[in-house]
Amino acid sequence: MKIVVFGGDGFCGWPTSLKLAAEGHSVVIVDNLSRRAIDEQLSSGSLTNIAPIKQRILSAQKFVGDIRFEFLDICKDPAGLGNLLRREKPHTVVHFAEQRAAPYSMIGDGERRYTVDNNVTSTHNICSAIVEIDRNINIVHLGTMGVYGYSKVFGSIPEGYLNIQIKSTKKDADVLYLANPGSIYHMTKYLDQLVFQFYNKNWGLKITDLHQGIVWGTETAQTSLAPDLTNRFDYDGIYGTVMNRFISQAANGMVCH
Ligand SMILES: O=c1ccn([C@@H]2O[C@H](COP(=O)(O)OP(=O)(O)O[C@H]3O[C@H](CS(=O)(=O)O)[C@@H](O)[C@H](O)[C@H]3O)[C@@H](O)[C@H]2O)c(=O)[nH]1
Repeated sequence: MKIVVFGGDGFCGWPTSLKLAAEGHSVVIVDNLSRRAIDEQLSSGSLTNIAPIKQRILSAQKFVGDIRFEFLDICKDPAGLGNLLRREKPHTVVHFAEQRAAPYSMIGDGERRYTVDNNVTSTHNICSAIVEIDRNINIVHLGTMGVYGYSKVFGSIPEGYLNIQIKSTKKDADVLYLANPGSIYHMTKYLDQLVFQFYNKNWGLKITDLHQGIVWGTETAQTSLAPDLTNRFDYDGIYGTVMNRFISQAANGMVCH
């Protein structure tokens, strides 16, 4: 089937796109390459050598399957997004196209506004376009466990909704598990889920919103097929996840106190 992967040049998007193509799907990666630009802004590139996007795609077509690339900013260009969905007619879109570093989102005013504007508008633009174009397009989105914070007061996190009883009315209700985000980035994922809930309630959009634990690792069966397919590996203090930083420190014989 035809699958559009927004943010398909990123750490999760690239191996996901390759895996989907290896399984025989027709994949269109849509990315504004903002992550590569942030590498330059922070002078903190990937530890692995990641090939320029054109080279990546050529190599993916040669070794893996049907993958194309489209440069598009889904936040700033909703008309372009609409044209893309009309033209490609995807069965499913996978949405990774967000600023995803909690530390980056907390640097200062500019980074806070960029993270909120970019993440919430991008998510909303996708939903709004799908309402107009084809409500059968499935949306799959990756969030983060970080929206929930670390409080144990509300018990374990259920799949789907939390069933509660309202004290004043004694009536039962299904609500989203209570959010307690610890950063601006995590807050945007909470806002995303409200957008999704609304679009599902109002227009019946089919949305799978995953709040998973941190994804880590270096290779998949597809990224190791050729050097140009190598995935990024962030190990800096802003984009490097804790696990990646520990792996890098251990590999360098550094002791953590
Ligand atoms: O408006 C935007 C913002 C970003 N991007 C692109 O989206 C990709 C994001 O990739 P990344 O490497 O910065 O992020 P990644 O680690 O893949 O994060 C993804 O996977 C995370 C799961 S986890 O790793 O945190 O568990 C989710 O939470 C994030 O929201 C989701 O973007 C990049 O290519 C970037 O250029 C766009 O195309 N448009």
